[in-house]
Amino acid sequence: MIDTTLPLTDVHRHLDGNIRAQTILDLGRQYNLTLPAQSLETLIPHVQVTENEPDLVSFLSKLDWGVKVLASLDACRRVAFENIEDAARNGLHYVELRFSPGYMAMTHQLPVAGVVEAVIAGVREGCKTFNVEARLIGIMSRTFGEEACLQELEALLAHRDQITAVDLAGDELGFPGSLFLSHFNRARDAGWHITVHAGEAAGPESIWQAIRELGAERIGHGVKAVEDPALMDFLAEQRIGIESCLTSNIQTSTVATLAQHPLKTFLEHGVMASLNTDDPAVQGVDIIHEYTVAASLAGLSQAQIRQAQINGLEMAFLTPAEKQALRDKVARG
Ligand SMILES: O=c1[nH]cnc2c1ncn2[C@@H]1O[C@H](CO)[C@@H](O)[C@H]1O
Ligand SMILES: [Zn+2]
Repeated sequence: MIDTTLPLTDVHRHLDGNIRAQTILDLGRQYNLTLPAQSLETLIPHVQVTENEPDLVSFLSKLDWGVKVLASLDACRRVAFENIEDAARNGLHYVELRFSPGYMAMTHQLPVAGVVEAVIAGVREGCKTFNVEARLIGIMSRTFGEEACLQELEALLAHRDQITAVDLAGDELGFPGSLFLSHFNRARDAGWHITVHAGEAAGPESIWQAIRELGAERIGHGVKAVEDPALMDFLAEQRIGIESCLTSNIQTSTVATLAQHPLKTFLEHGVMASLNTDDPAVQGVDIIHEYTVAASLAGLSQAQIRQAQINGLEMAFLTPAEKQALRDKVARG
């Protein structure tokens, strides 16, 4: 259950993994694009995971239609705005939306910095309209290599004050974190927070690498940490936040069943782990499902679910005063 007296957060949510199927249809029509299906019902299997995928890379291909319809900067602004509307509808008080500007720009060769600007504009407008608090995390999509990531970094740096953190996402096995040392040196110099997808497809060494070499303060997924007792102790002692995404981990075949998911073990071990969605529209779930269905199937007690909710705000890339302001706002009702 969600504790309605506490802020509800989602700190691991891909804006470009949360493009509504209806919007894909609308944009396809608006820009005269050929889609794999013409109705919502027949489009769903192309843009949503309907049964678990064999691995991460197969799962990730389900995000492709969402970005293929981004034929203009206005389309980017629209999906950013709708992301905040979706967050508000799900009762989220605070979201950290992450997006890969190069991935969004790729199909229609949009200017990458222009995409960053359009996302910022859509999110800002959404926050005003729907009374949601949001921060933006820039993603470098490792799947497209070091050079493409450098382009994303430059585009994000052009709007550095509106970006809170950077992340590395995509094909973790094919493109290890060691390829991106210089990217993260520059990101840290820019004063950004750092979170990295690690220990999802690769093992605990990938998490150590993200922390020690890339400067990660938080880890996306981090499921494989459970295989390394020294790492578990380190995560707990250093208060490195683990952004858990239960349903996502099942759909990518990272974890076989929710009952085997390590989130419960993380919480028992005092690791600061939280519940998040990942790619809600692609997964066909939202944060309410993660709290009310997935968390109990993963064996979390009511107290652990509440702890995960507290951790979500605790690990947020906000100042202590900003966190307190959110707690006060929600407590006032
Ligand atoms: O669960 C995930 N693991 C790793 N990378 C992901 C996941 N979901 C989305 N992306 C990646 O994030 C970028 C878009 O925001 C894309 O690179 C997409 O492949
Ligand atoms: Zn993710």
